[in-house]
Order: sequence, then structure tokens, then C-alpha cells
Amino acid sequence: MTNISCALTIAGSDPSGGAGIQADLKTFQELQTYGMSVITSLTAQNTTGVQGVHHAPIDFINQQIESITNDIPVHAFKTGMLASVEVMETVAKHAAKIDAPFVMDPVMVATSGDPLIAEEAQDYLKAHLLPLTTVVTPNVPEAETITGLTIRNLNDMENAARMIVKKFGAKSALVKGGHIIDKEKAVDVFYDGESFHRFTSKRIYTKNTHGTGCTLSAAITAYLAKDYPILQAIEYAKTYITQAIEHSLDIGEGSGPTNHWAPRIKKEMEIS
Ligand SMILES: Nc1ncnc2c1ncn2[C@@H]1O[C@H](COP(=O)(O)OP(=O)(O)OP(=O)(O)O)[C@@H](O)[C@H]1O
Ligand SMILES: Cc1ncc(CO)c(N)n1
Repeated sequence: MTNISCALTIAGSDPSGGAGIQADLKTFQELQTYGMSVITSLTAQNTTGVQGVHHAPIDFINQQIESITNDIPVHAFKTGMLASVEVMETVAKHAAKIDAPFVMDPVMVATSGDPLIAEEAQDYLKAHLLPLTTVVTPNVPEAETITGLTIRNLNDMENAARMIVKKFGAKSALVKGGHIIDKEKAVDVFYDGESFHRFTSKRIYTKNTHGTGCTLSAAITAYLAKDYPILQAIEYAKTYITQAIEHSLDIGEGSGPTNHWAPRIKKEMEIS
């Protein structure tokens, strides 16, 4: 057997290529992991919003996961858009059996503000999925929905991260600060049940942030698949997303996508 690292995403498709499965596979590829994908929902969306959604039948989601796990090792996996309680039940059943780090991006609304999961699914996510996760990566509105707290600053983010671990049973939480308006910095807060860490980057002024959350969680998954410890995986993933936003692409009328080749080109330039 080769010692390639295999990473799996279980998420929705974004045909415009900026978020969802497409962002995850681009990230896995750039970070030299073997990327696999189970598609839970097809969306019709672009940089301006979500125009339509079509869900895969539950049995078929189950079959896709079985096809992969019966044949290929999974060294780390992530979830994105899980639109209903039924999809979550299927994922929870498999997640409990896969012996690998589980990164959950608790996708609830698109960057454009369009809802991506049923409201009752939020309760299921809290009760049954969070306890299975190695790390959960909510943005501020998602962390507010999960905890019921109002989040305005870094202290509030720490309280939310603590509650997600202590009350809801996630092994660790990374509350992302992309939505907290700080003129200079984009700070994400991490808590693992023992201590807090802050991951800080410069803030980039751009409207092109479609798929940033998907990309960050896919990069964390790739580094975990490669066996990096969690803090290192997040630090490297944060560098990746920052460069991908810094060179994001002005494609489409709305919020354009991140640039997945920018981090590699920067690295190549540093080496040469
Ligand atoms: N303008 C920015 N400049 C620098 N970093 C940013 C910016 N916006 C977001 N980030 C970073 O990008 C990562 C993703 O965070 P964000 O809060 O945007 O996720 P999200 O809302 O889940 O994304 P999505 O738009 O895909 O739903 C985090 O590390 C965050 O700090
Ligand atoms: C399919 C999909 N997953 C996640 C997001 C969140 O950015 C999105 N816009 N679309």
C-alpha cells in the first residue's frame, strides 16, 4: 500500500466552483492529499446567491459512503452542507465508525445569506453530531445559533468555543472571526477543553470571500490526514486561506471565490 494521505468530504455541490465539494477537492489537491467526495445535495448557485437545491436520496448518500469506506482508507474527513436530519443521521452512523479525525464545518447559511439546512436539523447537529467531532469550525452566526450567545468580540468567541466543547461535547472548537469586523485582523479562536489559542492574520479588504469556510475546514482536514497535530494543522490551514483570500478571484457579479493556486505559488517563490 502507498502511504498517500486520503481525505474525504461529505458536502453539497457548488457548480460555480467556489464553495462546497468543489472548494474542498481543490484544497485537498493543492495540499497533496488524495481527495474523495460524497455529494449530499446539488445546489444551483453562483457568486450572487443560491438559486436552487436538489437533495440526494438518503439511501444513495449511504451507498456513496459505503463504496468509499469498504474500499479505501480515510485518514481524515470533513462535513459541509448536511441539509436535513435524515442526512445527518446517515453521516452520524458512519462518522462513529470511521477511525479518523472528523472536521465539521456546521454550514447553515451561504455567504449570500441563503439558508442551506432545515431548522430542525440544527437541533440534531447539536445533540448528535457535535459529540463525534475532532474539531468544529463555526463562523460567528453559526456559533451564535449553536450556543444561543450573542457574539460581539473575542471574549464572546471564547465563551462560545468553551460552551461548544463543554456543553455540546465537541472535542475542540474553532470559532472563526471573519464576520467580526476588526479593521486590521481576522482572528479565529480555538478551544480544546484545556486551553485557548488565537489564530490571527491580517484582514484583507475584498468582497470575494465565497467559500472561505469550506476552504479553511478542507485545509485543516488535509493537514490532519497528513497526521499533523491539530494546532499545527489549523495554523497551516489559516496561512492557506489567508493567501487564497489575498489573491481571491474577481469572477462573477457577487462574492467571488478564493484562489487555490496562490498559496502554492507563494511557497514556490519563497523556495526559488
Ligand atoms: N476579509 C478577510 N481577511 C482575512 N481573513 C478572512 C477574511 N474573511 C474571512 N477570513 C478568514 O477566513 C476563514 C473563514 O472564515 P469565515 O468567517 O469567512 O467563514 P464562513 O463564514 O464559514 O465562510 P463561508 O463564506 O464559506 O460561509 C477564517 O480563518 C477567517 O478568519
Ligand atoms: C454547497 C455549499 N456548501 C457550503 C456553502 C457555504 O459557503 C455554500 N455556499 N455552498
